[in-house]
Amino acid sequence: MKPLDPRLLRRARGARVFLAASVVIGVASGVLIIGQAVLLAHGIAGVVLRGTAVGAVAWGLVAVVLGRALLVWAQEVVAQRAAAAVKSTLRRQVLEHSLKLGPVWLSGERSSALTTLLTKGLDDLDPYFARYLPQLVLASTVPAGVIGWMATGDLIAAGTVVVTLPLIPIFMVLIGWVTQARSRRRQHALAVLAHHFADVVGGLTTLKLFGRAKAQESAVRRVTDQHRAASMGSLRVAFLSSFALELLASLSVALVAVGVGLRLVDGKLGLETALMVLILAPEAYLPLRQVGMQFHASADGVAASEEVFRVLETPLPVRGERTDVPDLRVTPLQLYDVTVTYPGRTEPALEGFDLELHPGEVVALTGPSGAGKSTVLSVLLGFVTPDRGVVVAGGTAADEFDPAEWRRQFAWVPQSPGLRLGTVADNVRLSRPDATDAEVRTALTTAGAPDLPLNKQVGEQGHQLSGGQQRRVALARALLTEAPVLLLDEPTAGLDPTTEAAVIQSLGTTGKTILMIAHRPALIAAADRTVPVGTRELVNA
Ligand SMILES: Nc1ncnc2c1ncn2[C@@H]1O[C@H](COP(=O)(O)OP(=O)(O)OP(=O)(O)O)[C@@H](O)[C@H]1O
Repeated sequence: MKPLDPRLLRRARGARVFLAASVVIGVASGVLIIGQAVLLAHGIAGVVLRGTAVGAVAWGLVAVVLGRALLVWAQEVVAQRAAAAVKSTLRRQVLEHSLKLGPVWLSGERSSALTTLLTKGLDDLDPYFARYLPQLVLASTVPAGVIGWMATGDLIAAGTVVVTLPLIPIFMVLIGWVTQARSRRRQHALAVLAHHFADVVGGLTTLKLFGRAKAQESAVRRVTDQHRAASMGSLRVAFLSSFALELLASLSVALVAVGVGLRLVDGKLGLETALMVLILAPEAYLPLRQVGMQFHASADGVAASEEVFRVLETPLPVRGERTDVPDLRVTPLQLYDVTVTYPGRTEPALEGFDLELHPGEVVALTGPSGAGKSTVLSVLLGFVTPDRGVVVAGGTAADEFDPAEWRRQFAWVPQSPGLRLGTVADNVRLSRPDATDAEVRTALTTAGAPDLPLNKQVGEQGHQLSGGQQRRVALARALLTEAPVLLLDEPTAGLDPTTEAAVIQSLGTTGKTILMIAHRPALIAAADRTVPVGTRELVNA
């Protein structure tokens, strides 16, 4: 783990401003620390040796203490603002990058891990900014100033500090290696815990139905135990290293003090200088010791930021920039020899797939489960880049077009309808916010839901609607767009035969090109033609 990740400075302006402000505050703190030591030594020596009054020195000390308090306050304000700004910048960047990486990249386990990372995970950056970084700046400014000033009074003491001081960073690096591995393990345990909880809560109804809800207790306990063990491991290292650093610093200060004491007794050192050196010596070690301690508090935040950079550094698929996408109302669409193998898989999900889709045609993709039908739709939408083969429209490969412009030609109804909190009308209007109530109603009627009230609440994930109603709202949403091509994943699943017949009949009258995944006989019968999908083995089977 690097003390300061340069990527953080590169990616977040807030971090750069914060670092500059911290350096100014750090230098000012160093000056005040030296000033405080000099005033104290002067005051005490004056009283002991000359019996002078401490009035002026006392006022000076009050000013120095006030100054230091002011700097601590300023540092805290700057740190909190920087943490908030950096977190918000990183969250925005990760969200934008994830959107560009597309839904296929985001699917499954990754979405809950990303949710944890962007919420609790990044909040762990607070101690990094509020405690660790300011200490790191102090550690690189204060000791140098303090040693320099000590050297003007007592070269031997300054030399002792110079020799013993590097032991602290060396020790910290050794601890850092252990901490880094443990923090990663903790972040991983947290992500597993989040994923597991999301799964259990999401599938609670199913688990209850099959009498397996109780059995989840032990699974949740096991995952929680892993998280607890990882957290306790991190804490153990943190406590042990604080103890070791504390001991190292105390022994070093004692070494300086013994030397100063002996030289004072021998008369080689004046009382004022000796006092100044003794007061300053702990201040040379303090910032480094504190860095060691704060390092642990911030390790989780750093691990989270590394995870953020891993996402941000995931290369985006090469995107075209052409905006002159041919109008698919009149231009055929072709897929040639399309082959897709998902990352981490050895078998292709789709192999050597060919398809020609003519304007106004209704084509049904058929094939067994897992044959690659949804993958065909993902390739068409540009969510998946084929390893081989190409999608062509009007003689141009689809990947030459700007993805947003390209997707304007398509309306998509995926397997899970993806409804949001709000009313039925809000959900339908998602595809065209300026649509009137009459247009929303027409779309719902075409989708086979003429009686569904527009102001009916939908609930999160469409929970307040039946499965069939959810599908029809999603279909209406797709129909509301002006896109000439409809990509439908089992559009009539969950509908009764009468409604299904009505939906099929309405779809036929839209005049749009329709490519639909179809298992149900009524849907297959309604298509102009069917295209089987499957790897060669599946098709031949
Ligand atoms: N994001 C992904 N990462 C890895 N493998 C995937 C991913 N999406 C799909 N697959 C795999 O690719 C294969 C084809 O999946 P696809 O969803 O295209 O099939 P399908 O024909 O639509 O299936 P179904 O009819 O059950 O929906 C399957 O073996 C699936 O496990």
